[in-house]
Order: sequence, then structure tokens, then C-alpha cells
Amino acid sequence: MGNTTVIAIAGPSASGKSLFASTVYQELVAELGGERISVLSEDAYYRDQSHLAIDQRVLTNYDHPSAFEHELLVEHLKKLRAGETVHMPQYSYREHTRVEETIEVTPARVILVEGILLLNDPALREQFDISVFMDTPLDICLLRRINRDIEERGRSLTSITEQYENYVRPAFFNFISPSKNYADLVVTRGGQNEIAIDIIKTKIRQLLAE
Ligand SMILES: Nc1ncnc2c1ncn2[C@@H]1O[C@H](COP(=O)(O)OP(=O)(O)O)[C@@H](O)[C@H]1O
Ligand SMILES: Nc1ccn([C@@H]2O[C@H](COP(=O)(O)O)[C@@H](O)[C@H]2O)c(=O)n1
Repeated sequence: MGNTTVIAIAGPSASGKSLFASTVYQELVAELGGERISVLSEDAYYRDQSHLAIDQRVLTNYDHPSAFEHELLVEHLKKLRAGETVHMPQYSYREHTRVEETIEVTPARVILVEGILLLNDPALREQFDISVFMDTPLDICLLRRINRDIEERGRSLTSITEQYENYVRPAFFNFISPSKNYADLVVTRGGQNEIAIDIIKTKIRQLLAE
């Protein structure tokens, strides 16, 4: 697909997708410079809910495909492939909506994109050249999510466990786990699997050297 390679990193919430993507990105940027690699996050494409009151926003099922504006993510990936700069939305997990500022993403030889439902959507799958799935056990993901959501996303233990039972766990079985079949590479131990990080970095180095 053209001269851009899009690498998707999918998997359950708190499986280590962001850590994996940022480790690959930062280590390669330190080695080769940052102009030829860009990173996108599926979470940035959660639908804008600024028209709703906060007590309405908390009712949304954020683990269902309908919560995402995947059409915009597909459009942005197509534009980046065509050599156009895009403005990725920014998302606030505390406000449950997009913030006004956007992030400018420039076209790059390699684009990393990470998110829970990337491999569940056929239109998105068409955009991916390489797909990676973080196969971290669900109990480990839950423990990490509890710590992260309390420390970084302003959540209480009660809200985390309710959301987990109602939405996060069912979405894993209904959408996320089945999408593993579309992955080229399945990674155990998430964002600290040095061998998997090295394999992806080696592939990216090869692409940048072509
Ligand atoms: N292998 C690991 N060991 C320990 N903590 C980890 C590991 N991978 C990720 N984490 C931590 O778990 C939390 C969730 O990881 P993150 O990369 O944000 O997951 P995701 O992007 O899949 O939701 C973060 O606080 C992160 O620092
Ligand atoms: N307002 C929101 C939006 C999303 N979430 C949760 O985020 C998870 C996806 O992000 P990860 O970084 O964990 O992959 C998803 O499971 C949603 O439940 C949220 O809690 N609030």
C-alpha cells in the first residue's frame, strides 16, 4: 500500500499497547530521528461528547465500537498515506470528551497506531500493513487498569469495577479477543516484551532503509 507502512497495535485495555508503541517510537527516534515515524491513538477518536452534560457522558459504553469515530481515523490514515498533514483530536478521560486542542500529525514512512478495537473494524483493517496483538492475561490487565485509572484518569475503585463488569470484560470476549485472529504477531507480556519490541524496531529500520 504506497510508501507508507501502518503498524496497528491492538489488544485489551491496559495490556501495554501504549507502552509498547511509545517504547518502539522513543527508542527509534533516539537512534534515527523522529521525522519518519508518527504515532496515532484510537482513543483520540472517541466521539466528541461536549454537547452532553457530564452525568450523561459517564453513561456511554466506551468499550463498544459505536463509541469511536472510526470513520475519521480511516480518513486520517488515508490522508497521511496521501502525504497530507492531519489534526488528531485530543481526548480527556476525566471529562469523557475531546478537548479543543488537536495534535498535528505529519505524513511519515511508518505510522504506529494503537487501540483496543482497531482489528475489529474491517475498514480500519484495510489500512493496516502489519498488525500486532498484545495478549496480556485479562487479570493482569485489570490490576494495571485499576492502578492507572485511579492515578491518571480520576476514577474511583467502585466506578472501575462497575465499568469493568458491565462493559470492559464483555467487550473483551465479544470484540477484542476474536480480533486477535487478524494479527500478524501476537505478543505476550505486553509493553515490556523486549524481543517483540526488537522485532518491530528491526522491521521499521528495514523499512526506513529501503
Ligand atoms: N509489562 C508491564 N509491567 C508492568 N506494568 C506495565 C507493563 N505494561 C504496561 N504496564 C503499565 O500498565 C498500565 C497500562 O499500560 P498501557 O501501556 O497504558 O496499556 P494500554 O495502552 O494497553 O491501555 C500503565 O500504567 C503501564 O505503565
Ligand atoms: N471516557 C472514557 C473513554 C474510555 N475509557 C476506557 O478506556 C479504555 C481504552 O483505553 P486503553 O488506554 O485502556 O486501551 C476502554 O476500555 C474504556 O473503557 C474510559 O474509561 N472512559
